[in-house]
Amino acid sequence: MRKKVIAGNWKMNKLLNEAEDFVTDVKGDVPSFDQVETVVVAPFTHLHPLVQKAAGSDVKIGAQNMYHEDNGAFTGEVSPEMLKDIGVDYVVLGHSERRELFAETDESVNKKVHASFKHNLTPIVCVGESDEQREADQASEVVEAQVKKALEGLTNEQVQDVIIAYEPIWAIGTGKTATAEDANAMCAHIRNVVKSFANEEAANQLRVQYGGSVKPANVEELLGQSDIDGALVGGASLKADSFLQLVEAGKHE
Ligand SMILES: O=C(CO)COP(=O)(O)O
Repeated sequence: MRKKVIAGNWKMNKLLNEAEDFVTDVKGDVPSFDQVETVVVAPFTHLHPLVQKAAGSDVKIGAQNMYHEDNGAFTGEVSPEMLKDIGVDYVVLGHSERRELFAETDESVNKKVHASFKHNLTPIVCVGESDEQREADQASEVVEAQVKKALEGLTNEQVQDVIIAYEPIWAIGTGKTATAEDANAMCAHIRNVVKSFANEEAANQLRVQYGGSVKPANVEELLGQSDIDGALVGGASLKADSFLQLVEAGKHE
């Protein structure tokens, strides 16, 4: 059975003291890492203090982006080596907000995925179709192309450690969630796409999260589906009690 990954993507929210208080509040109550992987995905300025706050607990810390080079003349960028150096374990790549607002492409996501493995960071690769693409019946092919390009050139050993987050753009921050059946069908499709270029074992181990208006009221139904291995959560991850309910739902014995 694949272990669930519940990741709270705070986006550009919380000041440092609020972020630290959050980790202090939740860290004693999150289930053990063997039961569910709990990740707080925070703004760059908060990462180092949060790694220190979370030390010795089952909370892991993730970044929301990075550049693919190790170092150099790239003003304003943060490297995978810098993230690893301060104790970050996960990195979200290709979030739709970055694709839409900051010109992130499938090619840049692919470079970042390779860079994440070079520095032993677990990539959470976001894919998902827009409302127009879904209306035009293009959702499956859009997601297929994003997955193939993002994972291009990875070994089977790397593929099995990838986390893909299926986040339909129309469900992000809108209160509209994909039905559990539709979300599961797309997550299963993603696994089949992975099987077209990686071996069966790698494709079966890779985790596929769902994201888009996940909250305590719908998380159990979503996580109960055969191919949904976790959730990438925005709004409902900002409050400690709601976040704890989400991670609790991801637990397996
Ligand atoms: O974009 C998301 C997580 O990365 C989803 O955000 P919401 O949970 O606020 O819809």
